[in-house]
Amino acid sequence: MMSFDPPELHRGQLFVFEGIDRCGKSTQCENLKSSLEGVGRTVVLYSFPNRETAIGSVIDKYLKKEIDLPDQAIHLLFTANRWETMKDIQKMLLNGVTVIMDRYAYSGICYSVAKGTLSLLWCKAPDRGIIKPDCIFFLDLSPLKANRRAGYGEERYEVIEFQEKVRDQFLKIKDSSWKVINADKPTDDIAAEIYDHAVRVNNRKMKKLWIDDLYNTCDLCSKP
Ligand SMILES: Nc1ncnc2c1ncn2[C@@H]1O[C@H](COP(=O)(O)OP(=O)(O)O)[C@@H](O)[C@H]1O
Ligand SMILES: Cc1cn([C@H]2C[C@H](O)[C@@H](COP(=O)(O)OP(=O)(O)O)O2)c(=O)[nH]c1=O
Repeated sequence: MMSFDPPELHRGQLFVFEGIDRCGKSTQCENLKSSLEGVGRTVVLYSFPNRETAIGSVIDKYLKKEIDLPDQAIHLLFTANRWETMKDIQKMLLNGVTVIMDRYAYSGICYSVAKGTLSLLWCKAPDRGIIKPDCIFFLDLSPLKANRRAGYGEERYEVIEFQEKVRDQFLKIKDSSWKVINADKPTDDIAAEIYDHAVRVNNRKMKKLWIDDLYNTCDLCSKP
């Protein structure tokens, strides 16, 4: 039978994983990718920050404490690092590819706001208009337990007290659309819970993040 659905409704879905450092995001991104590939989907995984780009290399130096930057400047670089990939991601989604993101704009605002120098409103503004995820998995784990897993390295934010503040921010900004996962469980149990939820996420019109529904069409170049 002929379908009259707009092509957007046959697009791939955008799944986002969020949480503090070491909560298990990368592990679960890979698990979901292979499970979805196992049922025939084409899946691409992105991680933010993407340290491979010119902007990403500055972020990498900042995280490794090789350079210092004002809080505003590094925040805007993390955002620019997402914007520089957005057209590619939009194209993939419209071509039916499922996209999984290891961190997204929610990390952007929670890590910056946790510093105590920037407001939530200020931090949200530059990410306004990037593609809205179809599903956000928040892997919730206490920083103490995360630290016990593999131990933090030397990077800038890998400090338990700071991670507590980041987690508090995540808990503050999450809404009922987020799927909160208790990340203090065996990896396979978490993977099963995520997969069960992921396959039940419905396809909708592609939208922009943090823009009123009334004006929301996902042409990345058009206003508002
Ligand atoms: N559910 C889990 N239970 C115990 N250890 C885990 C679990 N998930 C991941 N790990 C381990 O914790 C460490 C951090 O996991 P990773 O997926 O890299 O986290 P993130 O991407 O959030 O930093 C790794 O050594 C990983 O093998
Ligand atoms: C994407 C993003 C990450 N971050 C932080 C979170 C991490 O501490 C750090 C590096 O991210 P990442 O490489 O994902 O760290 P991990 O694998 O330990 O979770 O950058 C921001 O501060 N803002 C952002 O927009």
